[in-house]
Amino acid sequence: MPGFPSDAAAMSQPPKRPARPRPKTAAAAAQPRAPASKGELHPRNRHQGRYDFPALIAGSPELAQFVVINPYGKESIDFANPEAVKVFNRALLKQFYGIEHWDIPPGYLCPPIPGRADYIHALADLLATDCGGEIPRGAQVRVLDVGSGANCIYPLLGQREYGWRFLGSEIDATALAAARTIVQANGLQRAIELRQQIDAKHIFHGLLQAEERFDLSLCNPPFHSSAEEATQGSQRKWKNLGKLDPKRKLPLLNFGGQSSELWCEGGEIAFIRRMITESREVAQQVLWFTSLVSKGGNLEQIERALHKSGAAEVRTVSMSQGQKQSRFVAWSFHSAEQRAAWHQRRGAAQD
Ligand SMILES: C[S@@+](CC[C@H](N)C(=O)[O-])C[C@H]1O[C@@H](n2cnc3c(N)ncnc32)[C@H](O)[C@@H]1O
Repeated sequence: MPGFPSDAAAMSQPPKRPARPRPKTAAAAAQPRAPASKGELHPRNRHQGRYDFPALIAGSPELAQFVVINPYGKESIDFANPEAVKVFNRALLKQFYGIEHWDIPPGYLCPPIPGRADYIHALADLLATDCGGEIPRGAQVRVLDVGSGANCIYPLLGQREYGWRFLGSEIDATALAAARTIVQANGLQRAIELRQQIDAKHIFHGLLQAEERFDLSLCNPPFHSSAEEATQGSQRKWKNLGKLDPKRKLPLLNFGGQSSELWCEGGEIAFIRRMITESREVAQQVLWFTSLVSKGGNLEQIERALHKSGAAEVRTVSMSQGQKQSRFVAWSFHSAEQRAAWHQRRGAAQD
């Protein structure tokens, strides 16, 4: 949803370069110091450094009304304002990815683009490990996005960065309709297909046709275990954000229409465990299964489940976007030789 706090918190930090020494002027001394960045974006991520607001506004004039000067004296937007975050995302997608039309219904998850792009680039690296270091590109590479949301962000970024063809699954009919509108408005119907998962208890089961093959599956799972936990977690994050500016008003939170985006019974552990179990059913149809794990503390249990699953290979990949540390797990039921052969077959079919 727009300005979802954890996403917004991440969004307010990642584009910053590591803190540079400040000139010792009186004005500089009066300004709070920007927090030092803990990590860097992926080297191919287009969002290195600070956002260039004049350039963004030149491409998307509607952004101008939302630009504010933050407590560090820099141009920014109010990440507590859902409309501002939405318009900002629209401007980024237009400037960096040539996405001309992008909108989400009120209350739906508004993704921090740099962090989402990092997962896509790290996935490209994962595929490259089976292809002698070369990233497989083009529409022959097929990717499944589990829970593509109303924003359709991963298919948009993956298609624009690497030309991959996507199938996005979704249980929420409103989200699905919004994502379809984005795809159609940008003329991406051949590159991005969206399909409803009718049974919310299932992930792959009942979704795929027997003849379909995917090089990758990716997922940003609903991570809370109840609507209350989602609300509390969000309020805590907003309060932390609020520390930057005590006068900032916190947004009203309403999980009514889109709660499935943020929580599911058992939280992300249950969701990912179900994904692992069901992945065995479609083990021969998907080369690499992957999922983000939002809570580092959940990793041990998830890795244990993966090692029991019979997967031929299990990996955990760390990513960091500014202050935010994230990670994904990846597993494959194919050996390294089988994966290399899979890519060779696809390459031969392409020639
Ligand atoms: C955290 S949101 C991620 C949305 C988007 N991919 C993003 O990263 O911004 C999780 C999404 O998964 C969807 N979802 C939940 N259970 C699902 C299931 N069993 N199959 C497919 N999608 C599901 C939710 O409706 C929601 O849109």
